[in-house]
Amino acid sequence: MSDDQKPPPGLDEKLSYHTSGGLEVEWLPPLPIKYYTVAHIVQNDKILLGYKKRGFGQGKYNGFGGKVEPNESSLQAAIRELEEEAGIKAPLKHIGVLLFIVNGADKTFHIDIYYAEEFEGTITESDEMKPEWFSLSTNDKDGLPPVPWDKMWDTDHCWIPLLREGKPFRGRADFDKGESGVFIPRRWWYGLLDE
Ligand SMILES: COc1nc(N)nc2c1ncn2[C@H]1C[C@H](O)[C@@H](COP(=O)(O)OP(=O)(O)OP(=O)(O)O)O1
Repeated sequence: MSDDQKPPPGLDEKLSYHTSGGLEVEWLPPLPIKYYTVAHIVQNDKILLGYKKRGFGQGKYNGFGGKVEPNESSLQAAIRELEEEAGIKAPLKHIGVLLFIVNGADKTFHIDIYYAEEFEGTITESDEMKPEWFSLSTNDKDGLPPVPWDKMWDTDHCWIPLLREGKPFRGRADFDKGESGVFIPRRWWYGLLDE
């Protein structure tokens, strides 16, 4: 197996190489893990994302999620955050894990990634997120805008398409933080979970 195909430190399951980048730099050293969630509604060719109005990742589009609180499971946190941030309930399925490390930070984000094809309730803007539908297709027939990759976390394009295909994955993305506070991808690796 060539170096680029080898899973990075922290990903211990049996994985088949999917994509990677930034191979010329070393992985960042391990840091204590904090647990987070992010959840998406995916219906055929469309995906519900939220514009983050405040806090970490402000100004980016992302799924709905946040910290796993003490005394709740990751799934409970994902369901709670989806309801708090978008006003809806959904039968979320776990599909991925992303380890996210920022150079100079004090923790590794362990992000459990969930998706659902259905939801209940009325999609509602919250003080944290403005929900919007986007098209995952290059040939959209509903008049939806395309997924705004340039306003999302770098490397999201590596795994968002896997949600539509229902393919479980694991990944790691190390970032540097530029002087202006911009997050710059440093090294990343994504693999498909062997079933
Ligand atoms: C590449 O890195 C990331 N990609 C994606 N797609 N999402 C990421 C990445 N790094 C962090 N996130 C997500 C994980 C969480 O959903 C949020 C961060 O959580 P937040 O700080 O908003 O947590 P809350 O509990 O909602 O915060 P409050 O205390 O403000 O309520 O970003």
